Amino acid sequence: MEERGNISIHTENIFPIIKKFLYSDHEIFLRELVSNAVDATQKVKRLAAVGEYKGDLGELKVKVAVNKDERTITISDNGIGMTAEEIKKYINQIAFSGASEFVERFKDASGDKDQIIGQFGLGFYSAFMVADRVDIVTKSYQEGAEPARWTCDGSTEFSITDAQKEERGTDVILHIAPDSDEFLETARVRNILDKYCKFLPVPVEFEGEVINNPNPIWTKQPADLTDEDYKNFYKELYPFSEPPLFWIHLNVDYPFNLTGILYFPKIKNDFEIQRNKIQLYSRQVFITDEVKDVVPEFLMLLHGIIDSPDIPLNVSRSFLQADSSVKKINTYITKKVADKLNDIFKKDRETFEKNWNDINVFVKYGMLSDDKFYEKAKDFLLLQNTEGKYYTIEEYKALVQANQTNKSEQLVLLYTTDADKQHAFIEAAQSRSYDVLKLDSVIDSHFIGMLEQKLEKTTLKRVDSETIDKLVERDEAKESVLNDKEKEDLKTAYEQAINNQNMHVEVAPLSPDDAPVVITLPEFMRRMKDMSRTGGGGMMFMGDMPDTYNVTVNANHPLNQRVLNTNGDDQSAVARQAFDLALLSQNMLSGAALTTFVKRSFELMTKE
Ligand SMILES: Nc1ncnc2c1ncn2[C@@H]1O[C@H](COP(=O)(O)OP(=O)(O)OP(=O)(O)O)[C@@H](O)[C@H]1O
Repeated sequence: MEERGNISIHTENIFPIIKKFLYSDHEIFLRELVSNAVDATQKVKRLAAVGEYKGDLGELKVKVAVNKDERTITISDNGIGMTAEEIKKYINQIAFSGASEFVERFKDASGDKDQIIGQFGLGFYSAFMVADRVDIVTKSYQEGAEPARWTCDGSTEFSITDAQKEERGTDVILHIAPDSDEFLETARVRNILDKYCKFLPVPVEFEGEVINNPNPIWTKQPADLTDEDYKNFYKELYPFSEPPLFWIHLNVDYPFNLTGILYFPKIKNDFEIQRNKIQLYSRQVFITDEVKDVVPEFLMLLHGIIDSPDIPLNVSRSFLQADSSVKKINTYITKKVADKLNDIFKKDRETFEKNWNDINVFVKYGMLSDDKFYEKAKDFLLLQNTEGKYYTIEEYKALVQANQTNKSEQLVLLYTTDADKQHAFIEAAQSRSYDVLKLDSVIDSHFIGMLEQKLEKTTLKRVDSETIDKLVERDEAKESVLNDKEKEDLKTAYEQAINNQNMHVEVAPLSPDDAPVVITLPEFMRRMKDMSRTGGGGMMFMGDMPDTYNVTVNANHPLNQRVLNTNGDDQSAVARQAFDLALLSQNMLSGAALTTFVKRSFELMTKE
């Protein structure tokens, strides 16, 4: 038998167009052909299961072989095979019409062209991206079927002839084109197989070795798996990472089909947050590690695998975002993650607290970016105070309510971003039995703003943003031992001694036990500057402004009596000394200022 024919498609010579389109992603031909081979073996298995195929199934597998001398790559399977008629139907019509449809749809697309490439399975036709001739030698599973050979050089002409083939199945032989020599290198082929075929459900053999794990754990039932299984799989995926904190096994059939495992990685530091660590599969075929539109943004910090045949891969990004199953998948994953965290929190709070440092960024990020997640997470979000104790929001409110409600009925939550630097202020707060929270991760400046918005009648203040009396303002007015004239003199004395426009001096009656001079950076100013630094809120110009501090001089401190009672240089030296000590307690004194301070200290000590 020899038959020649023309493949009826609308566009003549689609090959050069496709080749151009898929320029950067030629390697996917192997994914497509190996997937077809896997499909063929699964089909014959199904036929056997329903009694349609009565022969011996044998050991179902796919083989990939490179012959450098003959310049071929052969993909063989012992699957369902094809008759000559089926070749005409499936290859000539379906495969080629799929390819021409692709060209029709995307030849004018400009913007998102690159994004669809690599995700769009061109199927069998993708072979012509690397081959200038393709042969198919195949024998159908059907009893008495004659083997057939199909040959085509990528043009619209093909030929079908008789062939020799004993075993059921299909060999696809690619005659590699001169510009695709790289695919004749076994290392390159192994690499591609490793990337796309690692978890295909049927053994794939290359150079005498099975290169895949056909039964990855996400396809199994959670009840059949141990913690070790999950940890080992993580190691298989990310050989160089530290063990994960915990994981979630995703498994849903309706209204969409999705399986997978998401891991919470151990984050070493805030700067090492890694994205693109979730791999997207479709029926165990690797598709991409760009899951941006499938997984909510904040969950991109997780690692692992999602396998869903319901994610449309042949559409553009913007379409994907609007796709209803993608939206449902998003919601489902968010809910599962929140439920899992809640579960650990409820069942094992100790573990939850132990891991809080690693997961807090991720939980806060989620709360900031997704209202639904916020609603769930607000019950297990933990706040840590300077003593290292953890509280939920409700627990914390109950703890501080009595002592930290101000005269306008606002609950004031105090926090520190650096317990070491702000030690003097923390100590002052503790002396009033105030509690201080530690909010020191990169995300906390945004998180603080969100808490204020969500929690009613609640303000957050950094512990060094005001003098202790003003942090939680009460009605009781403090008596000052100085009269107005003395206060004015004291203010002038300090202003002259400090001599810096960015230091706003003010005299206030604090307790005699409080420090004589306190330097604070107002909460509002600091937040504006933080925002401009992180690029939000249109406050860019503020980033360049110098910090403006409030210098509060304690009218009731005995040292300030002494400042008032001295004159000239002596007065200036004592005031400056008190101011420098305030700077020093906040780690703000350095360089020449520090040297001057040390010299002055010795002089003052010598004088006494
Ligand atoms: N190794 C094979 N064994 C048996 N049939 C095959 C084989 N490869 C391809 N086919 C047949 O050719 C058809 C067309 O293949 P092609 O890869 O172009 O499209 P597809 O697999 O249907 O879809 P996709 O675009 O997702 O790959 C297949 O549906 C299948 O019937």
